[in-house]
Amino acid sequence: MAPGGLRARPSGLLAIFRPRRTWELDLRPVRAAVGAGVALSAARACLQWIAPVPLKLVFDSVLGHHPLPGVLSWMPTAPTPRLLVLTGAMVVIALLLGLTAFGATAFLASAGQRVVHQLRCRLFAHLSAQSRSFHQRHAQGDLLSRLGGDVQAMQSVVVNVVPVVAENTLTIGGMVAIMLVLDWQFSLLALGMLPVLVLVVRHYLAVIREAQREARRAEGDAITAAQQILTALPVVQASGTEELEVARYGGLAARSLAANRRAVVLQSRFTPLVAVVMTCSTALVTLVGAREVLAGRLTAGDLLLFAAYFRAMYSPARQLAKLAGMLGRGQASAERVSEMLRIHDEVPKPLAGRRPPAVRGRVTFDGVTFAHGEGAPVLADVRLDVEPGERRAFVGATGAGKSTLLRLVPRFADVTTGAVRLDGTDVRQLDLDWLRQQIAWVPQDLALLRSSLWENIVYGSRWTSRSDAVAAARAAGVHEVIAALRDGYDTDVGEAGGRLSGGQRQCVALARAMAREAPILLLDEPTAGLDASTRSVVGAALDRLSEGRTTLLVTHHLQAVADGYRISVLCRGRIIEDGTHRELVGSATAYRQLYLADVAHGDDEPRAGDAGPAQRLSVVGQLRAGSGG
Ligand SMILES: Nc1ncnc2c1ncn2[C@@H]1O[C@H](COP(=O)(O)OP(=O)(O)OP(=O)(O)O)[C@@H](O)[C@H]1O
Repeated sequence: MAPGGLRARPSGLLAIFRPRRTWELDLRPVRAAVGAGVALSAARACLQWIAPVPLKLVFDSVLGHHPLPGVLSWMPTAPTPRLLVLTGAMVVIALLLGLTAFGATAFLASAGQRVVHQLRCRLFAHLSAQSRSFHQRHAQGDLLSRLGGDVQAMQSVVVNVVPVVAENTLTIGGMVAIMLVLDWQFSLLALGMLPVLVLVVRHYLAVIREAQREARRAEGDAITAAQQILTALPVVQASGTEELEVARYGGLAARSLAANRRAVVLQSRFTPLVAVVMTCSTALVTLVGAREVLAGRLTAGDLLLFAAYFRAMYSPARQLAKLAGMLGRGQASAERVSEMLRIHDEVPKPLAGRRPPAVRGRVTFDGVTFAHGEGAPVLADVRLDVEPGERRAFVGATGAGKSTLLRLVPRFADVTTGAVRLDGTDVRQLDLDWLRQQIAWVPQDLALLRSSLWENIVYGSRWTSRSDAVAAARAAGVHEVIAALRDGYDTDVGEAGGRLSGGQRQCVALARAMAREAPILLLDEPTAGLDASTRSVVGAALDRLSEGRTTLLVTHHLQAVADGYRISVLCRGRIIEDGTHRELVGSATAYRQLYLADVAHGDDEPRAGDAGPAQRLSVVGQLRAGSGG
């Protein structure tokens, strides 16, 4: 997945100083908490600056004989009371340091959690808004791993690393300034190793991030494979390829393990390296500083102050070294989340989409051509008017473009050229939510939500109660099928409705379509794969459901639409024949062939002289009569 079009990202430490741009974090809702956290961090920085001063004064003006600075002339002159004041100050400063540390961390960490939580919700909303073609291109497992593991990794950084950085930036800045004022030459020497440290930190953060990037990619691939294997488990088990799939998953998981181990090895090299650089610096400061004290150019207290500042300055580097793995993983994850957020493959919503007060239900395909991306057209110049309340069936060979044509009506995809119109208005000018409210969609195999059966029936409708669901099922004529289930309407349908049979799922889909009370009905092979008796129940339900509604039905079962439907025959994306069964079966070549093939291979036993349209009509009629619809 190439991060095409992503703008260049700042690398290393810079990346966490520019969280809004790089990490897609919106800090506006947490301005107050961030402000409080930064203010407390600033207070803590000031306290850090003065924390070593009492000890310096003890050395210089209690143990030694240097006079106190003018601002401290109020202090007792006797050594013991002065010592008490100075040690008391040490304790008070330590307490205040603790309090400000607690406050700053609490504010910044909770702001971080909230911001990342919002990012997670935004990412989910973004993914939900993407078109079907986006979801066909991206593996679900990979998307889930971005939504779960990657956002979690970002949260760890924002909660653990950002407060450390925020707190120490001010501390270091102030300390460098104070050191330079006290003795700039010595300060430059003491800080001489700082660039080396920055280079080491940058280098290691970059390589650790690269290793983490690979680890996150491998984890995404492993989750994708697991999800695909579990989804297709019946096929895998039936094919006896479990071991093969387990090995495939193991290989991907091992790739993730190897990348993670590489990151850990890098991390474990990095921490001691930082310690070595720091020890060298400390040795240098002690060496030069002690010589300065001996030469009388610095007091012992000054050296102590320098040493304390020096230690305080290097502590963020030490902490970051410890957090480098987390930071690298967070950065790699932020890139993956950002990559998703920058893809915009949503069905475009008009700014002020129209919401007509009433719908008649005329659906017009006005010179519709459609191609998937840059591919060859799947539909070519389709022209068709479906009158309000009309029943229209689309038939044709596999891959002719029937389902695609249906999908253009609720704008699951948009036409390449031409227009789909509802009551004369281009569907792209209508409010998208309003448009979809006008349509009940019954796909071939509806994936149900994991909840009770009745909740699935009222899902997406204006009805909310169990009794509403029962009423809808009764109206659709599928109540008996549902009531016959052991738990009836309270049946837990299982993952994607997997605990129901195909026919039962289809009955739920039809009851749901009934509950939606939409004027337009789109049915994509609603009777495919059903046995003759279930098909008759579903067929009867379809008759009730399509009563008074504009109905567009895709089917391979031509006998079921011979009565009551106008029929369009699609071939390679074009409507080649159009009319009623009676009109077509006598004259139209393609339809006649399809019809005869259906009769010959259908579930219904072919009868002598079956090719006659009148006879077939009566067979369909008998079928329906038998269903009691
Ligand atoms: N996401 C996609 N990307 C590229 N091509 C696609 C995509 N989805 C479908 N197609 C192609 O579009 C063509 C029309 O598919 P469609 O599902 O509309 O056919 P159909 O007539 O409904 O077939 P069937 O009767 O088998 O369901 C097919 O050739 C199919 O391979």
